[in-house]
Amino acid sequence: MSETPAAQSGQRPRGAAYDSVFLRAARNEPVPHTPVWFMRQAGRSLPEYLKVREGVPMLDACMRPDLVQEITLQPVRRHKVDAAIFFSDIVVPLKAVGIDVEIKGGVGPVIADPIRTRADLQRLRPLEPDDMPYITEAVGLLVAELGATPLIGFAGAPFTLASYLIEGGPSKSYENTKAMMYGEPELWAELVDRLAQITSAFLKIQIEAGASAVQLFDSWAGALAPDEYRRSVMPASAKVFDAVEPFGVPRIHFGVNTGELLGLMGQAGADIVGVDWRVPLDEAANRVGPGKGLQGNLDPAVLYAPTHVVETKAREVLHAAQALGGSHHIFNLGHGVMPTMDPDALTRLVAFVHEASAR
Ligand SMILES: Cc1c2[nH]c(c1CCC(=O)O)Cc1[nH]c(c(CCC(=O)O)c1C)Cc1[nH]c(c(CCC(=O)O)c1C)Cc1[nH]c(c(CCC(=O)O)c1C)C2
Repeated sequence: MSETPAAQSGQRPRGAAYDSVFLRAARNEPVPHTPVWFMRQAGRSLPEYLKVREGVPMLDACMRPDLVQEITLQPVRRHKVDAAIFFSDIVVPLKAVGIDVEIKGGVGPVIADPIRTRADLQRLRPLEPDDMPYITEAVGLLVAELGATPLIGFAGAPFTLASYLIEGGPSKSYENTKAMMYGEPELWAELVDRLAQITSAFLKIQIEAGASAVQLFDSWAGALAPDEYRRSVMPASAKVFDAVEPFGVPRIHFGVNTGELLGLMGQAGADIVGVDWRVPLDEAANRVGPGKGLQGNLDPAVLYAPTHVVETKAREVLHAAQALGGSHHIFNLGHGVMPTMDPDALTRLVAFVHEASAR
């Protein structure tokens, strides 16, 4: 993929969102309050989402800029979050390179022919800049409409994508994935290398179209021991972070159950490390080390408790984040919004975080 002039010079024009609270916090500049957004803030918890998705398969929706624009904006309008996250899915770039993948309701991504052999690897061609005109168009429309609200682009990390490609769908134990990683390390290395290219290209497409931060989801990396992560996964994820580094946008790295991996996930090249609810943020700061921001980490299930409990728990998160000196924290849940969550509880939480962190 050829470098753009912006990437070559290491500079991007400063968009309208440059001085937003979210991007200032991401750069560790002083902010008037802690910014907040939610992973999976768009989606089935919102009645307006269910309405526009009626009769449209998930991956078809991801390829329609008008729907992507509307769905991405819905939680921004409703909750007044400090950032939008692009509505798409981690498997969209796999579909763009020709993998037969579908998102089944109530299940998740399902791959028709899993990738398990060297011959299968040939089906995973590089992602070219022009493969996703619908993404470029949707990001462009969104950034224009969002104005001073930043748009977070995202992609799946090589390990998490590999787990879907090898298992053929969601998994709890990742046995086929680990069998390849342990038993055929050369084939594994080639697979995650190809995925690093695809993921880097997907992120670059979003950044070049105007996304002003990116999040790499290695949602399932917590299934790995630290040594295995360091040896078999971190090099491919580091390639992705290196590939987008010249654009100068904040890079967030997130996974679930990654308490033992937080230091390595930072070292892979992230500016901000996402933390689930299992490790308090002050302890996470020790594990990640100085110079990086943290994102998180309210247990999503807390949102099912009464408002005063949500507020007490949110205050605990804000308090633990003070170990970072105040600015370098982005409030989020420890994982995604659940489909059965009360959207009003999320709206109240945004207002509460803004108020309780005002300085
Ligand atoms: C960031 C993002 C993702 N998916 C979607 C978004 C859009 C942002 C948003 O909704 O706010 C839409 C997005 N993607 C999907 C949905 C639900 C489908 C629908 O509404 O019909 C939505 C709204 C489908 C999907 N796609 C995936 C799953 C998980 C399956 C499993 O448990 O293994 C599911 C259920 C794969 C996937 N997709 C994603 C991840 C990483 C985030 C995470 O850890 O939650 C993962 C693991 C990322």
